[in-house]
Amino acid sequence: MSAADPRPVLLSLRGVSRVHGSGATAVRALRGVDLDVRIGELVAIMGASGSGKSTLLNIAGGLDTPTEGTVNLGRHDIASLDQKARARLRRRSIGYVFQDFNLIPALTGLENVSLPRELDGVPLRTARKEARTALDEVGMADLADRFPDEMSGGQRQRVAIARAFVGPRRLVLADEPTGALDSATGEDVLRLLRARVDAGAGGLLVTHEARHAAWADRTIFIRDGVVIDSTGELAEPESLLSATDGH
Ligand SMILES: Nc1ncnc2c1ncn2[C@@H]1O[C@H](COP(=O)(O)OP(=O)(O)OP(=O)(O)O)[C@@H](O)[C@H]1O
Repeated sequence: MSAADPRPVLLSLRGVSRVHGSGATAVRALRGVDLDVRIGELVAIMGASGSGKSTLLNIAGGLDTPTEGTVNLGRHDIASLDQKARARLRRRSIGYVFQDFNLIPALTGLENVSLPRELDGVPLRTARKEARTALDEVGMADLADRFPDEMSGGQRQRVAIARAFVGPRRLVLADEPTGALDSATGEDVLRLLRARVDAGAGGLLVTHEARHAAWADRTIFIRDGVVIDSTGELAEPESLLSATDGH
């Protein structure tokens, strides 16, 4: 992404490092990561198992905090917020889509999507209205009253995407969101993700598949906790997906 890109920066990581554990067993999962995600931008993250992708996503989403460095979401410095304020910011601004959907089985599709807004104190009627709009956007309005176990995998993932985008959320973090889906359904999910980002959000997509990364504006490769921005051409991207040299 060139410095001249006029789109506002939504998420900004500067000098982010994360050490898991301490002493002899300490693992440096991230080392000095700088990353910007702009409004309207979907950035794919690729790298071998254990390279630090999930740690990066968790830190970007305020689920984990860096050992060093800063994480800004809009005008908020996420790491400097106390736990309560961080949880509120997460609920209001950040949507997650996981490989295993993480829907609550005892709630209908509509209730699953509405819940985060209700937890945020939005009146029930408004929350349900927002949930219907979000379900409609992913083509799930007709199945809103079904429970997750009455839906196919692809339908469940659509509900999970609606939940990730309900209300005013601006950042979506997707960790292998197509992992449990067949390839056509997986492409549908990525198309929805792309459409929502284009409509004014920012996104990070962890994926192992280059054809999924092709939905993103750019792909960053991570190896042993170090990000290699691939804005320039990478000669051998495949080599970056093979084994890391461990820790
Ligand atoms: N809570 C933790 N405690 C100790 N080490 C951890 C913890 N979480 C992650 N690690 C280590 O940090 C490194 C990065 O892990 P991370 O889960 O971020 O990698 P990843 O690229 O997402 O891997 P995968 O593709 O297998 O999910 C690994 O060496 C991992 O073992």
